[in-house]
Amino acid sequence: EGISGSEFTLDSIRKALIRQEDVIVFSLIERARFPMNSALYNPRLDLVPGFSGPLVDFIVKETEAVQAKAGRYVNPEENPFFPDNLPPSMIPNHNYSQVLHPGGASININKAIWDMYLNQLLPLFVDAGDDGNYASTAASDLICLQALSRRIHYGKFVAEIKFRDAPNDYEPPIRAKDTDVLMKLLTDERVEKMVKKRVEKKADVFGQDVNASNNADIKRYKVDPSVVARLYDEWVIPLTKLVEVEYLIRRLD
Ligand SMILES: C=C(O[C@@H]1C=C(C(=O)O)C=C[C@H]1O)C(=O)O
Repeated sequence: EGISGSEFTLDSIRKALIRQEDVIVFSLIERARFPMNSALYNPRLDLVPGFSGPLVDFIVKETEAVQAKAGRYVNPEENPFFPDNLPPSMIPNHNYSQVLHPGGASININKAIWDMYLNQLLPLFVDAGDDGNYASTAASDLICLQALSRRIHYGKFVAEIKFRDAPNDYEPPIRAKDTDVLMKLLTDERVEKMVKKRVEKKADVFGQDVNASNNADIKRYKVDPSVVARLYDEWVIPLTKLVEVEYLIRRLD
């Protein structure tokens, strides 16, 4: 994974997206070990003295602060969920290859990803209930959120390579700020179909209970494969394409 100048092709970017599917499926499987634990997300409980907001906000903010100090957000592939007041990196800067247009740095749709994950996706694949393991559950949520965020914001790299491969096609709708035409240009329905099929299959393979005996005729999934297909169909692919459009519209600034 990671983007280096010589490896920057649509093919290599798509390979990175395929690899990230594994991370997303496994992170959901890990989160499914815990029940809903809704107290974690309750904005009125004030579980941490001196911090107002849900416990999950506290854990994610503090974790992001540590990771920011260690240079996480210097990487153009990473976007924080709480970008305000993040501490600067304290370590010597790694020289990330700067393939993106500078305007791309300002695109961060993590608020939409956060809302989708907590309000729509979580209830689809975790059991109801409360086992009190809030810190572990939140750590698990953050792994899911970061994996989804990285995948969706990869749309910046996808858009950059599509622009470079066909600048004459993209320049007129960019200048006209025609987002509908841009959306049509960047869409590849054949690829989308394959992505959805593949992630459903991955959830099937990675998430089934493995039995030593070979008469396991009833399949029990840790995360329902149809939920993963729906996650991609309704949210991951549309949000990736939204990032692509947002990136392209700024590409000639
Ligand atoms: C990411 C791409 O752009 C679009 C989004 C896709 C996705 O999110 O999986 C797939 C195909 C395209 O419609 C791509 O072309 O690979």
